[in-house]
Amino acid sequence: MSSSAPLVVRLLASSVSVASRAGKIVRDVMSKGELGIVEKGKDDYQTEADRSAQRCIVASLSAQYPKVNIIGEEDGPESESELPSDWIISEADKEVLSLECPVNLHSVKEEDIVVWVDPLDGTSEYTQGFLEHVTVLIGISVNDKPVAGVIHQPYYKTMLDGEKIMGRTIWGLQEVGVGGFTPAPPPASLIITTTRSHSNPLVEKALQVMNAGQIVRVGGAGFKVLQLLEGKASIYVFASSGCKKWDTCAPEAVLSAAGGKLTDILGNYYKYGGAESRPNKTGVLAAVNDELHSYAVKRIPQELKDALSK
Ligand SMILES: Nc1ncnc2c1ncn2[C@@H]1O[C@H](COP(=O)(O)O)[C@@H](O)[C@H]1OP(=O)(O)O
Ligand SMILES: [Mg+2]
Ligand SMILES: [Mg+2]
Ligand SMILES: [Mg+2]
Repeated sequence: MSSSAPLVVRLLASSVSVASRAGKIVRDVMSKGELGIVEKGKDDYQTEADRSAQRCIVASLSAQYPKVNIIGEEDGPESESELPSDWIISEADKEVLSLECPVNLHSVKEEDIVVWVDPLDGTSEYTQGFLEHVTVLIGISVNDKPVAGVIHQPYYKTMLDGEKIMGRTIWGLQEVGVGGFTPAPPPASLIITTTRSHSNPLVEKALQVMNAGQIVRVGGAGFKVLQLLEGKASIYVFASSGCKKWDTCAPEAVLSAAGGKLTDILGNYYKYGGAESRPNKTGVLAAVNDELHSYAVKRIPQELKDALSK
């Protein structure tokens, strides 16, 4: 692909195109019905869709951006088999390519970028048939900070001229905003979104103290941030260490481009450099705006913050 657009914009445009291809792989594995489930740890699974979608994304991006550090969730022994040629995507989304790059990102070089790939976020939900919770996440960080990201929903349905179209891709770019859908205003009352498959007593304690009118339990970090952007919830709380950098990089980039904020439950930003530890040890706290975010940070009791920081 040749384009005169600055690197971050080109990489985002390529990520939009490849996320959509990876989403098709996720659907194809499910339609075939051979999920090839591997248990990586407690409540921690990987399927053929996770493995194949990651190979598609990493091979496509590293072919075009060889010096970018790409870190995927499903790293393991490289598969011997060759990649199908139609898994290597070199297209780049035209709308994204035409975006104005923020001035501070103009001269970013490949060596300055770390891309965090979650080829399938919401694997538990995928294996249990909650397919609309599944997303493909590609987060682009520069100097530790998520500056751009893609959240693709393989199972989002749209009707166009009587025909069903599967999949939708939402992107965010610092200072530019979000695309692929129109964000909705937050709900009138306090609605919290949280995990449906990785709860524990600390997670529940953090929910109790929020004094929310409703709790929406859905899978995946990507889908929960979409709940915020779609006006279905206003705060996302997960007081546990299960999420990793690939779960939050793209969601944080998209949410912050829309005016929201994602941190740990102490209110501190995570860093996304390649040498950072993978687990988000001190949990996740995200909100549609700064005001609701600080409300939530203040509500979390100190002993809960201490318990996660240990
Ligand atoms: N205990 C855990 N072990 C492994 N992954 C976890 C754990 N908790 C959360 N995650 C990851 O964070 C995402 C959001 O968590 P939750 O849905 O529980 O709120 C999960 O979909 C999963 O990502 P993935 O599905 O990509 O492995
Ligand atoms: Mg996983
Ligand atoms: Mg994930
Ligand atoms: Mg995953």
